[in-house]
Amino acid sequence: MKIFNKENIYKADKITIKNQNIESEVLMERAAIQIFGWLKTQLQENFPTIHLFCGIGNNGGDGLALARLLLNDGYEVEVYVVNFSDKRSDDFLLNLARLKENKLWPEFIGENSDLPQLPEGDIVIDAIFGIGLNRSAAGWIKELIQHINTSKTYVIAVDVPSGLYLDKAPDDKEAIVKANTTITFQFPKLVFFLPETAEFAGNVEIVDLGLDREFINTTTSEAFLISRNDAQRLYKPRAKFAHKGDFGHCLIVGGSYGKIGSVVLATKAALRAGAGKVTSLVPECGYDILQSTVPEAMVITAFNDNFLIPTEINFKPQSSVFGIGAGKGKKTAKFLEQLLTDAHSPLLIDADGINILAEHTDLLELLPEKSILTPHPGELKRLLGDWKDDFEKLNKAKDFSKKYKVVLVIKGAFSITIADDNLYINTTGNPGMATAGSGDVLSGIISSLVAQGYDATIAAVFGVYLHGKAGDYAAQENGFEFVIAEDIVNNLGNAYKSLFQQHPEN
Ligand SMILES: NC(=O)C1=CN([C@@H]2O[C@H](COP(=O)(O)OP(=O)(O)OC[C@H]3O[C@@H](n4cnc5c(N)ncnc54)[C@H](OP(=O)(O)O)[C@@H]3O)[C@@H](O)[C@H]2O)[C@@H](O)CC1
Ligand SMILES: Nc1ncnc2c1ncn2[C@@H]1O[C@H](COP(=O)(O)OP(=O)(O)O)[C@@H](O)[C@H]1O
Ligand SMILES: [K+]
Repeated sequence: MKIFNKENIYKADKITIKNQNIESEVLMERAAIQIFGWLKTQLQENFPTIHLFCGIGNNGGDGLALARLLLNDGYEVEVYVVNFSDKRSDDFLLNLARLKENKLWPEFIGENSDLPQLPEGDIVIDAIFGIGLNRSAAGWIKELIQHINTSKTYVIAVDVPSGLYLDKAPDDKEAIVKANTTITFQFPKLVFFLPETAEFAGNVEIVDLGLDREFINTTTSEAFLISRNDAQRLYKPRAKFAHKGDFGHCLIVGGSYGKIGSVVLATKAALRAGAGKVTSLVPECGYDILQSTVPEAMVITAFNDNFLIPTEINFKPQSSVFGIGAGKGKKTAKFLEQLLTDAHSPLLIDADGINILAEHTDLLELLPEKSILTPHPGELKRLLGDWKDDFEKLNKAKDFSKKYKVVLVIKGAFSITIADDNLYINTTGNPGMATAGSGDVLSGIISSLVAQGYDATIAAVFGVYLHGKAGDYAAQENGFEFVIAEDIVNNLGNAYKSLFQQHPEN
Protein backbone atom coordinates (compact mmCIF):
# COMPACT_ATOMS: atom_id res chain seq x y z
CA MET A 1 0.00 0.00 0.00
CA LYS A 2 1.47 3.34 -1.04
CA ILE A 3 2.22 5.99 1.55
CA PHE A 4 1.78 9.34 -0.21
CA ASN A 5 3.35 12.60 0.84
CA LYS A 6 1.23 15.68 1.51
CA GLU A 7 1.57 17.11 -2.01
CA ASN A 8 0.37 13.92 -3.64
CA ILE A 9 -2.55 13.60 -1.21
CA TYR A 10 -3.74 17.07 -2.24
CA LYS A 11 -3.16 16.15 -5.90
CA ALA A 12 -5.17 12.92 -5.54
CA ASP A 13 -7.94 15.01 -4.05
CA LYS A 14 -7.95 17.49 -6.95
CA ILE A 15 -7.69 14.91 -9.72
CA THR A 16 -10.53 12.87 -8.22
CA ILE A 17 -12.78 15.93 -8.11
CA LYS A 18 -11.98 16.62 -11.77
CA ASN A 19 -12.21 13.05 -13.09
CA GLN A 20 -15.32 12.09 -11.15
CA ASN A 21 -16.86 15.45 -11.96
CA ILE A 22 -17.86 16.11 -8.38
CA GLU A 23 -17.71 19.03 -5.97
CA SER A 24 -15.05 18.86 -3.28
CA GLU A 25 -17.75 18.66 -0.60
CA VAL A 26 -18.63 15.19 -1.94
CA LEU A 27 -15.25 13.91 -0.76
CA MET A 28 -15.81 15.53 2.60
CA GLU A 29 -19.17 13.80 2.87
CA ARG A 30 -17.54 10.45 1.93
CA ALA A 31 -14.96 11.04 4.65
CA ALA A 32 -17.63 11.80 7.23
CA ILE A 33 -19.75 8.80 6.18
CA GLN A 34 -16.76 6.49 6.58
CA ILE A 35 -15.99 7.70 10.09
CA PHE A 36 -19.67 7.63 11.03
CA GLY A 37 -19.94 4.00 9.85
CA TRP A 38 -16.83 3.00 11.76
CA LEU A 39 -18.00 4.70 14.94
CA LYS A 40 -21.49 3.22 14.76
CA THR A 41 -20.07 -0.28 14.40
CA GLN A 42 -17.79 0.25 17.38
CA LEU A 43 -20.45 1.77 19.61
CA GLN A 44 -23.17 -0.77 18.79
CA GLU A 45 -25.95 -0.05 21.30
CA ASN A 46 -23.97 2.48 23.38
CA PHE A 47 -24.70 6.19 23.15
CA PRO A 48 -21.98 8.16 24.93
CA THR A 49 -21.81 11.94 24.48
CA ILE A 50 -19.58 12.76 21.53
CA HIS A 51 -17.59 16.01 21.69
CA LEU A 52 -16.42 17.18 18.27
CA PHE A 53 -13.62 19.76 18.12
CA CYS A 54 -13.54 21.22 14.62
CA GLY A 55 -10.94 23.57 13.17
CA ILE A 56 -11.84 25.98 10.37
CA GLY A 57 -10.13 24.18 7.46
CA ASN A 58 -11.26 21.02 5.73
CA ASN A 59 -10.34 18.82 8.68
CA GLY A 60 -12.81 20.87 10.69
CA GLY A 61 -15.29 20.54 7.82
CA ASP A 62 -15.04 16.75 8.08
CA GLY A 63 -15.81 17.09 11.78
CA LEU A 64 -18.89 19.23 11.14
CA ALA A 65 -20.22 16.82 8.50
CA LEU A 66 -19.70 13.96 10.93
CA ALA A 67 -21.52 15.90 13.67
CA ARG A 68 -24.55 16.24 11.38
CA LEU A 69 -24.60 12.51 10.59
CA LEU A 70 -24.33 11.62 14.28
CA LEU A 71 -27.00 14.13 15.25
CA ASN A 72 -29.43 12.79 12.66
CA ASP A 73 -28.85 9.29 13.93
CA GLY A 74 -29.82 10.19 17.48
CA TYR A 75 -26.41 10.58 19.11
CA GLU A 76 -25.83 13.27 21.68
CA VAL A 77 -23.21 15.60 20.23
CA GLU A 78 -21.43 18.70 21.51
CA VAL A 79 -19.78 20.61 18.68
CA TYR A 80 -17.05 23.20 19.19
CA VAL A 81 -15.47 25.30 16.47
CA VAL A 82 -11.85 25.89 17.33
CA ASN A 83 -11.82 29.39 15.98
CA PHE A 84 -8.16 30.01 15.29
CA SER A 85 -8.51 32.07 12.11
CA ASP A 86 -10.97 33.93 9.87
CA LYS A 87 -9.75 32.04 6.81
CA ARG A 88 -12.44 29.39 6.82
CA SER A 89 -12.46 26.89 3.98
CA ASP A 90 -15.48 26.80 1.64
CA ASP A 91 -16.41 23.27 2.63
CA PHE A 92 -16.10 24.13 6.31
CA LEU A 93 -18.58 26.97 5.75
CA LEU A 94 -20.90 24.75 3.75
CA ASN A 95 -20.99 22.14 6.50
CA LEU A 96 -21.39 24.77 9.19
CA ALA A 97 -24.49 26.03 7.35
CA ARG A 98 -25.82 22.47 7.01
CA LEU A 99 -25.37 21.86 10.69
CA LYS A 100 -27.21 25.04 11.51
CA GLU A 101 -30.04 23.92 9.19
CA ASN A 102 -30.21 20.89 11.45
CA LYS A 103 -30.69 23.26 14.38
CA LEU A 104 -27.29 22.75 15.88
CA TRP A 105 -25.23 25.88 16.60
CA PRO A 106 -21.71 24.95 17.55
CA GLU A 107 -19.95 26.68 20.41
CA PHE A 108 -17.07 28.82 19.18
CA ILE A 109 -13.90 28.46 21.25
CA GLY A 110 -11.32 31.23 21.15
CA GLU A 111 -8.47 32.62 23.17
CA ASN A 112 -10.51 33.56 26.23
CA SER A 113 -13.08 30.77 26.24
CA ASP A 114 -13.51 28.34 29.10
CA LEU A 115 -12.49 24.86 28.09
CA PRO A 116 -15.45 22.48 27.91
CA GLN A 117 -15.86 19.70 30.44
CA LEU A 118 -14.93 16.30 29.06
CA PRO A 119 -16.33 13.65 31.40
CA GLU A 120 -14.74 10.21 31.61
CA GLY A 121 -16.32 7.72 29.23
CA ASP A 122 -17.31 10.34 26.62
CA ILE A 123 -15.84 10.39 23.15
CA VAL A 124 -13.76 13.19 21.64
CA ILE A 125 -13.51 13.64 17.89
CA ASP A 126 -10.37 15.57 17.05
CA ALA A 127 -10.95 17.47 13.80
CA ILE A 128 -8.86 20.53 14.64
CA PHE A 129 -5.98 20.16 12.17
CA GLY A 130 -5.39 17.61 9.45
CA ILE A 131 -2.66 17.48 6.85
CA GLY A 132 -2.77 21.28 6.52
CA LEU A 133 -0.84 21.91 9.73
CA ASN A 134 2.10 24.14 8.88
CA ARG A 135 3.41 25.18 12.31
CA SER A 136 3.20 23.92 15.83
CA ALA A 137 -0.05 24.50 17.67
CA ALA A 138 0.60 27.19 20.26
CA GLY A 139 -1.04 29.30 22.96
CA TRP A 140 -4.67 28.53 23.74
CA ILE A 141 -4.88 25.87 20.98
CA LYS A 142 -2.05 24.01 22.68
CA GLU A 143 -3.90 24.34 25.99
CA LEU A 144 -7.02 22.90 24.39
CA ILE A 145 -4.98 19.97 23.03
CA GLN A 146 -3.53 19.36 26.49
CA HIS A 147 -7.04 19.53 27.94
CA ILE A 148 -8.12 16.78 25.52
CA ASN A 149 -5.02 14.74 26.31
CA THR A 150 -5.51 14.88 30.05
CA SER A 151 -9.22 14.01 29.86
CA LYS A 152 -10.26 10.41 30.33
CA THR A 153 -12.25 10.33 27.12
CA TYR A 154 -11.70 8.04 24.15
CA VAL A 155 -10.08 10.21 21.48
CA ILE A 156 -10.62 9.59 17.77
CA ALA A 157 -8.52 11.68 15.40
CA VAL A 158 -9.89 12.56 11.99
CA ASP A 159 -7.24 11.85 9.35
CA VAL A 160 -4.28 12.92 11.54
CA PRO A 161 -3.92 13.62 15.26
CA SER A 162 -4.02 17.42 15.38
CA GLY A 163 -0.59 18.93 15.75
CA LEU A 164 1.31 16.13 14.00
CA TYR A 165 3.22 17.04 10.82
CA LEU A 166 3.23 14.51 8.00
CA ASP A 167 6.69 15.27 6.70
CA LYS A 168 8.86 16.27 9.63
CA ALA A 169 9.43 15.57 13.29
CA PRO A 170 7.32 17.48 15.80
CA ASP A 171 8.93 20.53 17.35
CA ASP A 172 6.62 20.48 20.38
CA LYS A 173 5.34 17.09 21.49
CA GLU A 174 3.13 18.76 24.12
CA ALA A 175 1.08 20.33 21.35
CA ILE A 176 -0.15 17.15 19.65
CA VAL A 177 -3.39 15.29 20.28
CA LYS A 178 -2.80 11.80 21.63
CA ALA A 179 -5.45 9.73 19.91
CA ASN A 180 -6.67 6.29 20.88
CA THR A 181 -7.64 5.71 17.27
CA THR A 182 -6.85 7.62 14.11
CA ILE A 183 -9.14 7.17 11.15
CA THR A 184 -7.10 8.25 8.21
CA PHE A 185 -8.21 8.81 4.65
CA GLN A 186 -7.18 6.55 1.78
CA PHE A 187 -3.43 6.51 2.49
CA PRO A 188 -1.46 5.47 5.55
CA LYS A 189 0.81 8.26 6.79
CA LEU A 190 4.50 7.61 7.46
CA VAL A 191 4.55 9.35 10.87
CA PHE A 192 2.00 6.86 12.24
CA PHE A 193 4.71 4.19 12.08
CA LEU A 194 7.84 5.95 13.32
CA PRO A 195 9.00 5.37 16.91
CA GLU A 196 8.80 9.04 17.97
CA THR A 197 5.35 9.76 16.59
CA ALA A 198 3.43 6.46 16.39
CA GLU A 199 2.14 6.90 19.94
CA PHE A 200 0.05 9.93 18.91
CA ALA A 201 -1.92 8.00 16.32
CA GLY A 202 -2.91 5.02 18.48
CA ASN A 203 -4.68 2.34 16.44
CA VAL A 204 -4.73 3.32 12.81
CA GLU A 205 -7.75 2.66 10.59
CA ILE A 206 -7.45 3.46 6.89
CA VAL A 207 -10.73 4.26 5.15
CA ASP A 208 -11.38 4.49 1.44
CA LEU A 209 -12.59 7.75 -0.10
CA GLY A 210 -12.75 6.35 -3.63
CA LEU A 211 -9.93 8.60 -4.84
CA ASP A 212 -8.82 8.33 -8.46
CA ARG A 213 -7.42 4.82 -8.96
CA GLU A 214 -5.37 5.67 -11.99
CA PHE A 215 -3.63 8.51 -10.21
CA ILE A 216 -2.89 6.28 -7.24
CA ASN A 217 -1.58 3.47 -9.43
CA THR A 218 0.60 5.64 -11.62
CA THR A 219 2.02 7.99 -9.01
CA THR A 220 5.27 6.84 -7.52
CA SER A 221 5.76 6.92 -3.81
CA GLU A 222 8.85 6.53 -1.73
CA ALA A 223 7.26 4.62 1.15
CA PHE A 224 5.00 1.57 1.30
CA LEU A 225 3.06 -0.11 4.07
CA ILE A 226 3.27 -3.87 3.67
CA SER A 227 -0.16 -5.42 3.97
CA ARG A 228 -1.12 -9.08 3.70
CA ASN A 229 -2.04 -8.53 0.03
CA ASP A 230 1.42 -7.12 -0.65
CA ALA A 231 3.10 -10.01 1.12
CA GLN A 232 0.96 -12.49 -0.76
CA ARG A 233 2.16 -11.08 -4.07
CA LEU A 234 5.79 -11.60 -3.02
CA TYR A 235 5.36 -15.31 -2.35
CA LYS A 236 6.87 -17.75 -4.88
CA PRO A 237 4.88 -20.98 -5.14
CA ARG A 238 6.74 -24.29 -5.36
CA ALA A 239 6.64 -26.44 -8.46
CA LYS A 240 5.38 -30.02 -8.19
CA PHE A 241 8.71 -31.50 -9.32
CA ALA A 242 10.89 -29.17 -7.31
CA HIS A 243 13.86 -30.69 -5.48
CA LYS A 244 16.04 -29.41 -2.70
CA GLY A 245 18.60 -28.06 -5.13
CA ASP A 246 15.97 -25.56 -6.28
CA PHE A 247 15.79 -23.93 -2.88
CA GLY A 248 19.40 -23.06 -2.36
CA HIS A 249 22.09 -23.68 0.16
CA CYS A 250 22.23 -21.25 3.04
CA LEU A 251 25.37 -20.80 5.15
CA ILE A 252 25.07 -19.49 8.68
CA VAL A 253 28.29 -18.27 10.23
CA GLY A 254 28.24 -17.27 13.86
CA GLY A 255 28.46 -18.28 17.49
CA SER A 256 31.07 -18.18 20.19
CA TYR A 257 31.43 -19.95 23.54
CA GLY A 258 28.13 -19.44 25.38
CA LYS A 259 26.33 -18.06 22.33
CA ILE A 260 25.83 -21.08 20.12
CA GLY A 261 22.08 -20.85 20.71
CA SER A 262 21.87 -17.91 18.32
CA VAL A 263 23.14 -20.10 15.48
CA VAL A 264 20.76 -22.90 16.47
CA LEU A 265 17.84 -20.47 16.18
CA ALA A 266 18.94 -18.99 12.86
CA THR A 267 19.64 -22.45 11.44
CA LYS A 268 16.21 -23.76 12.42
CA ALA A 269 14.58 -20.63 11.05
CA ALA A 270 16.42 -20.95 7.73
CA LEU A 271 15.25 -24.55 7.38
CA ARG A 272 11.67 -23.80 8.44
CA ALA A 273 11.52 -20.83 6.06
CA GLY A 274 12.26 -23.27 3.25
CA ALA A 275 15.95 -23.32 2.31
CA GLY A 276 16.91 -26.52 0.49
CA LYS A 277 20.05 -27.02 2.56
CA VAL A 278 21.57 -25.23 5.51
CA THR A 279 25.16 -25.44 6.71
CA SER A 280 26.21 -23.79 9.94
CA LEU A 281 29.78 -22.73 10.56
CA VAL A 282 30.60 -22.38 14.26
CA PRO A 283 33.64 -22.65 16.54
CA GLU A 284 34.42 -26.22 17.67
CA CYS A 285 32.45 -25.76 20.90
CA GLY A 286 29.26 -25.50 18.85
CA TYR A 287 29.63 -28.72 16.89
CA ASP A 288 27.83 -31.17 19.19
CA ILE A 289 25.18 -28.65 20.11
CA LEU A 290 24.17 -28.01 16.53
CA GLN A 291 24.34 -31.63 15.44
CA SER A 292 22.10 -32.69 18.28
CA THR A 293 19.61 -29.79 18.20
CA VAL A 294 19.24 -29.42 14.42
CA PRO A 295 19.98 -32.77 12.78
CA GLU A 296 18.66 -31.48 9.45
CA ALA A 297 21.57 -29.02 9.18
CA MET A 298 25.18 -29.72 8.21
CA VAL A 299 27.86 -28.34 10.49
CA ILE A 300 31.41 -27.25 9.81
CA THR A 301 33.72 -25.72 12.36
CA ALA A 302 36.32 -23.01 12.51
CA PHE A 303 39.78 -24.14 13.70
CA ASN A 304 39.21 -22.74 17.13
CA ASP A 305 37.36 -23.96 20.20
CA ASN A 306 35.57 -20.83 21.30
CA PHE A 307 35.32 -18.23 18.58
CA LEU A 308 35.36 -17.82 14.83
CA ILE A 309 38.68 -17.40 13.02
CA PRO A 310 39.39 -17.31 9.26
CA THR A 311 38.39 -20.69 7.86
CA GLU A 312 38.28 -22.16 4.37
CA ILE A 313 34.79 -22.76 2.98
CA ASN A 314 34.81 -25.31 0.19
CA PHE A 315 31.37 -24.79 -1.32
CA LYS A 316 29.45 -21.86 -2.79
CA PRO A 317 26.32 -21.07 -0.81
CA GLN A 318 23.47 -19.13 -2.42
CA SER A 319 23.26 -16.95 0.68
CA SER A 320 25.18 -16.43 3.92
CA VAL A 321 24.55 -14.94 7.33
CA PHE A 322 27.44 -13.55 9.34
CA GLY A 323 27.61 -12.24 12.84
CA ILE A 324 25.02 -13.66 15.19
CA GLY A 325 26.55 -14.49 18.56
CA ALA A 326 30.00 -14.12 17.00
CA GLY A 327 31.67 -11.55 19.25
CA LYS A 328 33.92 -8.97 17.61
CA GLY A 329 37.43 -10.19 18.33
CA LYS A 330 40.30 -9.38 15.95
CA LYS A 331 40.34 -12.81 14.30
CA THR A 332 36.57 -12.87 13.94
CA ALA A 333 36.77 -9.48 12.21
CA LYS A 334 39.49 -10.92 9.94
CA PHE A 335 37.14 -13.77 9.08
CA LEU A 336 34.44 -11.28 8.06
CA GLU A 337 37.00 -9.59 5.82
CA GLN A 338 37.80 -12.96 4.23
CA LEU A 339 34.11 -13.72 3.69
CA LEU A 340 33.50 -10.32 2.12
CA THR A 341 36.49 -10.66 -0.17
CA ASP A 342 35.57 -14.18 -1.31
CA ALA A 343 31.80 -13.64 -1.38
CA HIS A 344 30.04 -15.29 -4.32
CA SER A 345 26.59 -14.36 -3.12
CA PRO A 346 24.97 -11.59 -1.07
CA LEU A 347 25.63 -11.68 2.64
CA LEU A 348 23.27 -10.92 5.44
CA ILE A 349 25.13 -9.23 8.25
CA ASP A 350 23.60 -9.01 11.69
CA ALA A 351 24.50 -8.33 15.31
CA ASP A 352 28.27 -8.50 15.95
CA GLY A 353 28.83 -8.53 12.19
CA ILE A 354 27.34 -5.03 12.13
CA ASN A 355 29.37 -4.02 15.17
CA ILE A 356 32.55 -5.17 13.40
CA LEU A 357 31.61 -3.11 10.33
CA ALA A 358 31.02 -0.08 12.56
CA GLU A 359 34.50 -0.48 14.05
CA HIS A 360 36.27 -1.30 10.76
CA THR A 361 34.57 1.02 8.31
CA ASP A 362 37.08 0.11 5.58
CA LEU A 363 35.24 -3.22 5.33
CA LEU A 364 32.07 -1.46 4.19
CA GLU A 365 33.60 -0.98 0.74
CA LEU A 366 33.87 -4.77 0.42
CA LEU A 367 30.16 -5.43 0.96
CA PRO A 368 28.81 -7.26 -2.10
CA GLU A 369 25.99 -5.36 -3.80
CA LYS A 370 22.56 -6.27 -2.40
CA SER A 371 23.95 -7.46 0.89
CA ILE A 372 21.45 -7.12 3.72
CA LEU A 373 22.17 -5.51 7.09
CA THR A 374 19.65 -6.03 9.88
CA PRO A 375 20.52 -3.66 12.75
CA HIS A 376 18.36 -2.94 15.77
CA PRO A 377 18.42 0.77 16.69
CA GLY A 378 21.54 0.37 18.90
CA GLU A 379 23.50 -1.29 16.12
CA LEU A 380 22.23 1.25 13.62
CA LYS A 381 23.53 4.07 15.78
CA ARG A 382 26.96 2.46 15.85
CA LEU A 383 26.86 2.21 12.06
CA LEU A 384 25.48 5.65 11.17
CA GLY A 385 26.24 7.81 14.19
CA ASP A 386 23.52 9.53 16.20
CA TRP A 387 20.49 11.30 14.72
CA LYS A 388 18.33 14.10 16.02
CA ASP A 389 14.98 12.61 15.03
CA ASP A 390 13.36 9.82 13.02
CA PHE A 391 13.47 11.76 9.76
CA GLU A 392 17.20 12.37 10.06
CA LYS A 393 17.66 8.70 10.91
CA LEU A 394 15.79 7.64 7.77
CA ASN A 395 17.75 10.07 5.60
CA LYS A 396 21.06 8.82 6.98
CA ALA A 397 19.94 5.24 6.47
CA LYS A 398 18.87 5.96 2.88
CA ASP A 399 22.22 7.59 2.13
CA PHE A 400 24.05 4.62 3.62
CA SER A 401 21.99 2.12 1.66
CA LYS A 402 22.61 4.04 -1.56
CA LYS A 403 26.32 4.55 -0.95
CA TYR A 404 27.05 0.88 -0.28
CA LYS A 405 24.23 -0.51 -2.47
CA VAL A 406 22.86 -2.57 0.41
CA VAL A 407 19.47 -3.33 1.88
CA LEU A 408 19.03 -2.05 5.43
CA VAL A 409 16.42 -3.49 7.77
CA ILE A 410 15.87 -1.22 10.76
CA LYS A 411 14.30 -3.53 13.32
CA GLY A 412 11.69 -2.41 15.81
CA ALA A 413 7.95 -2.31 16.37
CA PHE A 414 7.37 -1.34 12.73
CA SER A 415 10.54 -2.60 11.09
CA ILE A 416 11.55 -0.58 8.06
CA THR A 417 13.38 -2.04 5.08
CA ILE A 418 15.33 0.52 3.07
CA ALA A 419 16.53 -0.16 -0.45
CA ASP A 420 16.91 1.84 -3.65
CA ASP A 421 15.57 4.99 -1.97
CA ASN A 422 12.37 3.24 -0.93
CA LEU A 423 11.00 2.51 2.53
CA TYR A 424 8.92 -0.60 3.22
CA ILE A 425 7.14 -0.50 6.55
CA ASN A 426 6.11 -3.70 8.24
CA THR A 427 2.96 -3.98 10.31
CA THR A 428 3.13 -7.53 11.66
CA GLY A 429 4.78 -8.37 14.99
CA ASN A 430 4.15 -7.51 18.61
CA PRO A 431 5.93 -6.70 21.89
CA GLY A 432 6.14 -10.44 22.67
CA MET A 433 8.96 -10.50 20.13
CA ALA A 434 11.10 -8.25 22.32
CA THR A 435 12.90 -11.35 23.57
CA ALA A 436 16.43 -12.66 23.17
CA GLY A 437 17.07 -14.44 19.91
CA SER A 438 14.15 -13.13 17.87
CA GLY A 439 16.57 -11.16 15.70
CA ASP A 440 18.58 -14.34 15.04
CA VAL A 441 15.40 -15.97 13.79
CA LEU A 442 14.84 -13.07 11.41
CA SER A 443 18.35 -13.42 9.97
CA GLY A 444 17.73 -17.10 9.31
CA ILE A 445 14.42 -16.40 7.58
CA ILE A 446 15.68 -13.63 5.29
CA SER A 447 18.80 -15.53 4.31
CA SER A 448 16.72 -18.61 3.60
CA LEU A 449 14.55 -16.58 1.22
CA VAL A 450 17.64 -15.27 -0.57
CA ALA A 451 18.90 -18.86 -0.94
CA GLN A 452 15.51 -19.77 -2.45
CA GLY A 453 15.98 -17.17 -5.16
CA TYR A 454 14.08 -14.19 -3.76
CA ASP A 455 15.68 -10.87 -4.64
CA ALA A 456 17.43 -9.32 -1.61
CA THR A 457 14.94 -6.48 -1.11
CA ILE A 458 11.97 -8.81 -1.48
CA ALA A 459 13.58 -11.35 0.85
CA ALA A 460 13.99 -8.64 3.48
CA VAL A 461 10.47 -7.23 3.13
CA PHE A 462 8.80 -10.64 2.93
CA GLY A 463 11.01 -12.13 5.64
CA VAL A 464 10.23 -9.32 8.07
CA TYR A 465 6.52 -9.77 7.34
CA LEU A 466 6.61 -13.55 7.91
CA HIS A 467 8.72 -13.17 11.05
CA GLY A 468 6.22 -10.72 12.55
CA LYS A 469 3.26 -12.83 11.53
CA ALA A 470 4.81 -15.92 13.11
CA GLY A 471 5.36 -13.84 16.26
CA ASP A 472 1.70 -12.82 16.18
CA TYR A 473 0.63 -16.47 16.10
CA ALA A 474 3.04 -17.27 18.92
CA ALA A 475 1.63 -14.46 21.10
CA GLN A 476 -1.96 -15.32 20.24
CA GLU A 477 -1.56 -18.73 21.83
CA ASN A 478 -0.02 -17.73 25.15
CA GLY A 479 0.33 -13.95 25.42
CA PHE A 480 3.28 -11.62 24.91
CA GLU A 481 5.35 -12.53 27.97
CA PHE A 482 5.39 -16.24 27.17
CA VAL A 483 6.87 -15.90 23.68
CA ILE A 484 10.44 -17.08 23.18
CA ALA A 485 12.35 -16.92 19.93
CA GLU A 486 11.85 -20.61 19.18
CA ASP A 487 8.06 -20.06 19.17
CA ILE A 488 8.54 -17.67 16.25
CA VAL A 489 10.34 -20.43 14.33
CA ASN A 490 7.60 -22.90 15.21
CA ASN A 491 4.90 -20.62 13.86
CA LEU A 492 6.50 -19.92 10.50
CA GLY A 493 4.20 -22.52 8.95
CA ASN A 494 1.18 -20.61 10.22
CA ALA A 495 2.64 -17.39 8.88
CA TYR A 496 3.01 -18.87 5.38
CA LYS A 497 -0.45 -20.44 5.50
CA SER A 498 -2.08 -17.20 6.61
CA LEU A 499 -1.08 -15.59 3.30
CA PHE A 500 -3.69 -17.64 1.52
CA GLN A 501 -6.33 -18.29 4.17
CA GLN A 502 -9.73 -16.79 3.46
CA HIS A 503 -10.16 -15.65 7.05
CA PRO A 504 -6.80 -15.73 8.81
CA GLU A 505 -7.24 -15.93 12.60
CA ASN A 506 -4.50 -13.34 12.99
N1 LIG B 1 -7.20 13.79 1.42
C1 LIG B 1 -8.36 13.99 0.89
O1 LIG B 1 -8.56 13.63 -0.18
C2 LIG B 1 -9.41 14.68 1.65
C3 LIG B 1 -9.10 15.43 2.79
N2 LIG B 1 -10.02 15.96 3.58
C4 LIG B 1 -9.65 16.67 4.80
O2 LIG B 1 -8.96 17.85 4.52
C5 LIG B 1 -7.91 18.00 5.47
C6 LIG B 1 -6.94 19.03 5.04
O3 LIG B 1 -7.62 20.23 5.06
P1 LIG B 1 -6.91 21.64 4.89
O4 LIG B 1 -6.00 21.58 3.74
O5 LIG B 1 -7.98 22.64 4.85
O6 LIG B 1 -6.04 21.77 6.19
P2 LIG B 1 -6.39 21.62 7.76
O7 LIG B 1 -5.57 20.55 8.28
O8 LIG B 1 -7.85 21.55 7.99
O9 LIG B 1 -5.81 22.98 8.38
C7 LIG B 1 -5.68 24.14 7.63
C8 LIG B 1 -5.88 25.36 8.48
O10 LIG B 1 -5.06 25.28 9.63
C9 LIG B 1 -4.33 26.51 9.75
N3 LIG B 1 -3.13 26.18 10.51
C10 LIG B 1 -2.16 25.30 10.21
N4 LIG B 1 -1.31 25.15 11.23
C11 LIG B 1 -1.77 25.95 12.23
C12 LIG B 1 -1.35 26.24 13.56
N5 LIG B 1 -0.28 25.66 14.08
N6 LIG B 1 -2.04 27.09 14.28
C13 LIG B 1 -3.13 27.72 13.78
N7 LIG B 1 -3.58 27.48 12.53
C14 LIG B 1 -2.91 26.62 11.78
C15 LIG B 1 -4.17 27.02 8.39
O11 LIG B 1 -4.07 28.42 8.49
P3 LIG B 1 -2.94 29.28 7.75
O12 LIG B 1 -1.62 28.67 8.02
O13 LIG B 1 -3.29 29.22 6.31
O14 LIG B 1 -3.08 30.61 8.39
C16 LIG B 1 -5.50 26.61 7.76
O15 LIG B 1 -6.49 27.55 8.07
C17 LIG B 1 -7.42 16.59 5.60
O16 LIG B 1 -6.60 16.36 6.70
C18 LIG B 1 -8.75 15.85 5.69
O17 LIG B 1 -9.24 15.88 7.01
C19 LIG B 1 -11.42 15.61 3.39
O18 LIG B 1 -12.23 16.70 3.65
C20 LIG B 1 -11.82 15.08 2.07
C21 LIG B 1 -10.80 14.56 1.19
N1 LIG C 1 7.51 -4.36 20.12
C1 LIG C 1 7.80 -5.06 19.01
N2 LIG C 1 6.90 -5.16 18.02
C2 LIG C 1 7.20 -5.86 16.90
N3 LIG C 1 8.38 -6.49 16.68
C3 LIG C 1 9.30 -6.41 17.63
C4 LIG C 1 9.08 -5.71 18.85
N4 LIG C 1 10.19 -5.79 19.61
C5 LIG C 1 11.07 -6.53 18.89
N5 LIG C 1 10.54 -6.91 17.71
C6 LIG C 1 11.22 -7.67 16.65
O1 LIG C 1 12.04 -8.66 17.24
C7 LIG C 1 13.34 -8.67 16.64
C8 LIG C 1 14.38 -8.33 17.71
O2 LIG C 1 15.64 -8.33 17.15
P1 LIG C 1 16.98 -8.05 17.98
O3 LIG C 1 16.81 -6.78 18.74
O4 LIG C 1 18.12 -8.17 17.06
O5 LIG C 1 16.94 -9.24 19.02
P2 LIG C 1 18.07 -10.28 19.42
O6 LIG C 1 19.38 -9.59 19.27
O7 LIG C 1 17.79 -10.62 20.84
O8 LIG C 1 17.92 -11.45 18.53
C9 LIG C 1 13.28 -7.68 15.49
O9 LIG C 1 12.95 -8.32 14.29
C10 LIG C 1 12.16 -6.73 15.91
O10 LIG C 1 11.54 -6.13 14.81
K1 LIG D 1 -7.35 15.89 13.26
